[in-house]
Amino acid sequence: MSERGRFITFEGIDGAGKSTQIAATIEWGRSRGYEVVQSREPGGTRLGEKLRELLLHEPMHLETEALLMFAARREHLAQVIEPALARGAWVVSDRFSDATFAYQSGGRGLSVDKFRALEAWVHPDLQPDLTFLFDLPPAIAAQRLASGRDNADRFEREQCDFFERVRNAYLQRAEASSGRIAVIDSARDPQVVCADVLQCLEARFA
Ligand SMILES: Nc1ncnc2c1ncn2[C@@H]1O[C@H](COP(=O)(O)OP(=O)(O)O)[C@@H](O)[C@H]1O
Ligand SMILES: Cc1cn([C@H]2C[C@H](O)[C@@H](COP(=O)(O)OP(=O)(O)O)O2)c(=O)[nH]c1=O
Repeated sequence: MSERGRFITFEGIDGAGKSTQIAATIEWGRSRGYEVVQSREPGGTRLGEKLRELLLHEPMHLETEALLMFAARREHLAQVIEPALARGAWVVSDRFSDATFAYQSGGRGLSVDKFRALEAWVHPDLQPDLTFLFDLPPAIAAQRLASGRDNADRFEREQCDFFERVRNAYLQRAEASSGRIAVIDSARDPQVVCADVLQCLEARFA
């Protein structure tokens, strides 16, 4: 039986630079001969992508939003993450449960206990092996996103104070799980940020 693969997740407020850095991580894994599966949340499966469309654009109750995030995640785990890890592949996901703690608890203000219960239900024995948290002030992230704001989704339309709360919730979670979550200062040049990411991968997995 092949060794279990690694599960790496990317987190941060909208515009933090996750997408820019994911490609380098995938290249790093493939250059070492691993099968690397790229995925995202909400999404990653046929059903998950349909739920993503609703989550990003359809008005809904805050608890419906939270439950649909975990429903999409359940499907993602069953169809993509768990089979890939079991066959020895690496999974690189643009967001996972830390995003729900940050956005739906930190940002929206729902009780963190609800998410602990959902996490214990949906993935009691699985956490990412490594999570990159791209951290930067919301005002800078907003500037970076400014050019593409014409058809902003339900989250991108939120104001700076919402993203401050999301950022703080992410940082609190990183403090509580410092062995798993690497906080990367994302306010620097992309090449400098990328060097940090690669150094972290080398230190953890080489
Ligand atoms: N370190 C950086 N410095 C300046 N601009 C950046 C940096 N990283 C990403 N960007 C730009 O900011 C925007 C948002 O980056 P992106 O990677 O799409 O963020 P995310 O996926 O976290 O929402 C893009 O236009 C991208 O080119
Ligand atoms: C996974 C997840 C995402 N989200 C939000 C964060 C983002 O605003 C949005 C979509 O994430 P993302 O794919 O990072 O957006 P983009 O590609 O436009 O940068 O969903 C939550 O609120 N909770 C969650 O659990």
